[in-house]
Amino acid sequence: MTSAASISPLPSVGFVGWRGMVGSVLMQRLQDEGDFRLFNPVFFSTSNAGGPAPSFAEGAGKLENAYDLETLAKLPIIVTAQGGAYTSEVHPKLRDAGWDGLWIDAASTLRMEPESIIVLDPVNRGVIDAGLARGVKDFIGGNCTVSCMLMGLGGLFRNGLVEWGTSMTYQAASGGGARHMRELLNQFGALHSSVLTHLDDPASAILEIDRAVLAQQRNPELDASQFGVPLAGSVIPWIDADLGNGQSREEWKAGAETNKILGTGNGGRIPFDGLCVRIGAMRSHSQALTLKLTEDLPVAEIERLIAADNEWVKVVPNTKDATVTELTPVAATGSLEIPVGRIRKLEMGPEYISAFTVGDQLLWGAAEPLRRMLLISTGNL
Ligand SMILES: NC(=O)C1=CN([C@@H]2O[C@H](COP(=O)(O)OP(=O)(O)OC[C@H]3O[C@@H](n4cnc5c(N)ncnc54)[C@H](OP(=O)(O)O)[C@@H]3O)[C@@H](O)[C@H]2O)C=CC1
Ligand SMILES: N[C@@H](CC(=O)OP(=O)(O)O)C(=O)O
Repeated sequence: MTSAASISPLPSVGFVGWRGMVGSVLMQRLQDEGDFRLFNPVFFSTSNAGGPAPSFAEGAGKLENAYDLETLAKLPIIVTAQGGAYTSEVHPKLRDAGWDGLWIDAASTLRMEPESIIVLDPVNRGVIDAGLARGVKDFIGGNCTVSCMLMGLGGLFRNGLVEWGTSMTYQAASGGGARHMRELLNQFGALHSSVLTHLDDPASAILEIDRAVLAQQRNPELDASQFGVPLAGSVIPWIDADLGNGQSREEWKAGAETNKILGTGNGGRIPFDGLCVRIGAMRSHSQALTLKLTEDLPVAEIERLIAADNEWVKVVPNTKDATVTELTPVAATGSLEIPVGRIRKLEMGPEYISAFTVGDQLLWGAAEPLRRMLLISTGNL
């Protein structure tokens, strides 16, 4: 049996939040890549301490109590996808008690702390390595939209070619969590059921179908408890908290986190802002970008720089056929590939370009940067 106290040449790694949506994707990636051979996993639970640890990690024993500071403090590395409330409750207590292990976290709570690093190693490996060397202990996954955008457009940002940018997002239901995904599907189902007989009759009037759908969307009985308003057949142009200045917290993160990941510092800050919109996709976020470049580059050179930045980005030719088949949430979901397309010069001038990118927000948007940070911190990447 492996427990926090057992002796082994491999580092022990505590996993909290492993059965949630982000945690499950992380566990799947660790299994797919055979990473569990690299450390001794110790699984924690906030709800089932003493229960059996997951069967995919051989001999992992029983679940430890995720609030037991003594057990947590024995571990050199803790990876959590449990959520911000857990981080706020446990992280300060562990640090106050003198724990100096590595904390790798999916939640946004610690992202903008001066002593934390937002991890996205294909983009900021240098920042991560320098942080490890100077003793930084908190490594936090970035906002899903920001991480997916930088994985796609890193080639322009990292070459100092972006003067400013704006993103208009199309964010999937999964960004809200598992219950939001279920609610979206139930809403689609309720809308469909309300017009089933009309749909079966090819002669039925489309405006009558439309009226019935709208009546169902406005029906107070339609379950919209997660999103607050219907999402199926609609969009919600506000994500996360209202900052009171007209901006949503999700929109604020775009500028704040992009610059922190890139390590632009005060002098080199890249203005980055836009509108964040929830749409009825399942788990891949899309975004339309307008970038003002620092110079007038040919489109072919822009595409080359984007494609050369990392092994996951894929430039999609700016044609109708390629776009509709390769540049959608349906095409991107379940893959680490980040397609980027619709790259063209805009009428505003030769330095203004458009781009559209899509990414699985549970992979590069959440689990994958954490998995890779765990490998980096254990000397395996
Ligand atoms: N959702 C997203 O797209 C993204 C989320 N994040 C961050 O990751 C963190 C976790 O998010 P997410 O994975 O969506 O959270 P979930 O709600 O899916 O899971 C969080 C915890 O809820 C508990 N839980 C209770 N009931 C269930 C159930 N039926 N099935 C599974 N788990 C259950 C589990 O804890 P226990 O086992 O202890 O009971 C689990 O670890 C948040 O901080 C979020 O901000 C970051 C990027 C993207
Ligand atoms: N806010 C994101 C999901 C998320 O969890 O983001 P963050 O990790 O920044 O709180 C969305 O709704 O799509």
